[in-house]
Amino acid sequence: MQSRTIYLIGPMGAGKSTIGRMLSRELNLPFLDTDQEVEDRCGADIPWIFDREGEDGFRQRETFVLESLQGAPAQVVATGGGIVMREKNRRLMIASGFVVFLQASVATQMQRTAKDKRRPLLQRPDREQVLADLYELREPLYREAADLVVCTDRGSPRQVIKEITEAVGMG
Ligand SMILES: Nc1ncnc2c1ncn2[C@@H]1O[C@H](COP(=O)(O)OP(=O)(O)OP(=O)(O)O)[C@@H](O)[C@H]1O
Ligand SMILES: O=C(O)C1=C[C@@H](O)[C@@H](O)[C@H](O)C1
Ligand SMILES: [Mg+2]
Repeated sequence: MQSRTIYLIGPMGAGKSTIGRMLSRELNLPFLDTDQEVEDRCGADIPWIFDREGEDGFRQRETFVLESLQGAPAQVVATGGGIVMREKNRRLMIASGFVVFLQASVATQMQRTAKDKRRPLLQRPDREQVLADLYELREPLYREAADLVVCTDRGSPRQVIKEITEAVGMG
């Protein structure tokens, strides 16, 4: 039985939500997506929260979710792409689980977020530049928090899951 929570971090389109849900089934653990949890608790969607409360308000809500997970039974947690921006969030994840950085190139992120209407930071014509700038800023923070780094550019979600389960000794 996997005894520690597994946190998936990484940029938009890395596959945190997709792989997280599949991994939770594989390990027979509950699944939580912080983006979904923030929306459920607030009763509004992410674009609405960004609009009314700004990115800061959204980040505060992410922190509340992570705080409430401390001490909870092991689960698989998919996070939002910017969760590492707060040092407190990085500390909360490192202290309470095994952190996996799902890596994806900007080209991959572009492909996987192409039709997206729900990610407020990408609703601009210079989407590629935004993704590149965010990645440059955030990559050191993903690495700082990570116990394991898995590249998702090639290979199926299944292969990514295999790498993770092997690393946590469940493969
Ligand atoms: N390893 C993969 N190979 C191919 N497609 C993938 C892979 N992982 C995810 N995808 C696809 O990429 C898209 C985005 O994935 P997903 O929503 O899981 O990303 P995310 O990391 O949760 O992003 P966000 O940070 O915005 O929540 C989905 O359509 C998903 O099917
Ligand atoms: O990269 C980001 O900052 C974000 C990623 C998404 O998962 C959401 O958390 C939100 O759209 C912000
Ligand atoms: Mg997601």
